[in-house]
Amino acid sequence: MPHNIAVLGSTGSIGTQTLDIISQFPDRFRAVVLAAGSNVDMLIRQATKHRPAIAIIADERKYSALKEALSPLGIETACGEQALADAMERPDFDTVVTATVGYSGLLPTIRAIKAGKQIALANKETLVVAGELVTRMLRDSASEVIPVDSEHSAIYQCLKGEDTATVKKLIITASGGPFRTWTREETARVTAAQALNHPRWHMGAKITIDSATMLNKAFEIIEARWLFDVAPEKIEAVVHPQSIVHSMVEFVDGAVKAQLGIPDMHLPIRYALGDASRLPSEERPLSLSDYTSLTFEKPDAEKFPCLTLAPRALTDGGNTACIINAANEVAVAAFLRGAISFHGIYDTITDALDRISFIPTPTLDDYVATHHATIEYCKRKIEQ
Ligand SMILES: NC(=O)C1=CN([C@@H]2O[C@H](COP(=O)(O)OP(=O)(O)OC[C@H]3O[C@@H](n4cnc5c(N)ncnc54)[C@H](OP(=O)(O)O)[C@@H]3O)[C@@H](O)[C@H]2O)C=CC1
Ligand SMILES: CC(=O)[C@@H](O)[C@H](O)COP(=O)(O)O
Ligand SMILES: [Mn+2]
Repeated sequence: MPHNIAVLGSTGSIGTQTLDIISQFPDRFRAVVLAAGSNVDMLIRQATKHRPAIAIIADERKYSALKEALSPLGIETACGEQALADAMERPDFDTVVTATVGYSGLLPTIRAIKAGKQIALANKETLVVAGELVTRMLRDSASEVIPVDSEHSAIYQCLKGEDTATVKKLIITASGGPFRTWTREETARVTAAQALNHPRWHMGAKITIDSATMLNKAFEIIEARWLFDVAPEKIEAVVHPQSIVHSMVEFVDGAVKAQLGIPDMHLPIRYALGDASRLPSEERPLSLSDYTSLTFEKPDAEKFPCLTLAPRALTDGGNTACIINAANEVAVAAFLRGAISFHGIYDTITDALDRISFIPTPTLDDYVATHHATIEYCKRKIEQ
């Protein structure tokens, strides 16, 4: 029996690579739910090829095109963010790949947890926004999360078979992004095109900008804190420009385990879809002799102040990281359209942290309200 899978964000970077894996193992995997934001043409092509039970488009303006194309094929269609979240309760799939971008991943993931689905988690923002709540819900659910984010997949692989009480430190590697060797003064004037030019990974625009500011690494520290239930002071980032060592775990006896591989997301996606098992790969293998050196350096929080937002979010707790995420979503979109500078991204986030009310023990409704209040505040501020 194939493993039935829902792919949320099927038209994106992780979503399309997930469908590659599903195509490579037709006896093992079947795409039952495909969901996208607004790229209706690609969603129609994907549904025509994969024949899911249902295809969902969040953008309601694109619904008639979707329905017209897929109804003759007997494929159910739906639209809107509510329909996408409701689909998480369908009984015809067991695993969901959460590959939408930003806050949009939170509510469908919560519904999937309530429905006891297996979760291949790419959408790190789910744990950034509401990590404490989501991990609490996971404890009372049949759901299990297998990380897709490359660093967290590496740590998950290193921890397999280990006693978590023996973990001394999680060491998350960072490429350093396109501006690793630039001065703070030089990064003041960077363009969106320069920031989108990631040296190692081909990813969606939002995470690529997060890598350039290194907020991606701050998010990954927060993600690791909740995924692995490790105290924040035991999680550190190290810059490794080659992106071959995907992360490491140091144990109390001094041993350090690492997972290595070429920078290609097919591996962590395949590992998560296969329930943490080793399925054969079609990518080129890692050949260490191709690399004259693998280097490591300390991250520079003066050059990349977004790195300071991880300790701030984890020390202050409550809705702090939710505010950071929402402000960043507005700021990244504004930077991409040329409305603010690269440094303006960090400034937008810290301004929102000063202005939006702190809630020490937020409920789900509080997170939702914080997200929308921050989005509104930052949009107004940038438009002024
Ligand atoms: N790309 C990578 O290598 C990695 C990504 N991640 C994480 O994975 C997630 C996805 O990243 P990535 O694939 O790069 O992003 P992309 O921008 O490439 O893709 C985003 C996907 O989400 C869909 N989408 C956007 N908004 C909504 C919405 N409101 N409702 C439903 N679907 C929506 C898009 O649809 P459409 O295009 O049709 O509008 C698209 O399918 C992010 O959280 C990112 O941090 C983590 C590690 C690595
Ligand atoms: C592929 C992946 O997991 C990304 O999150 C990647 O880590 C981004 O690169 P940075 O290390 O530059 O943030
Ligand atoms: Mn990552």
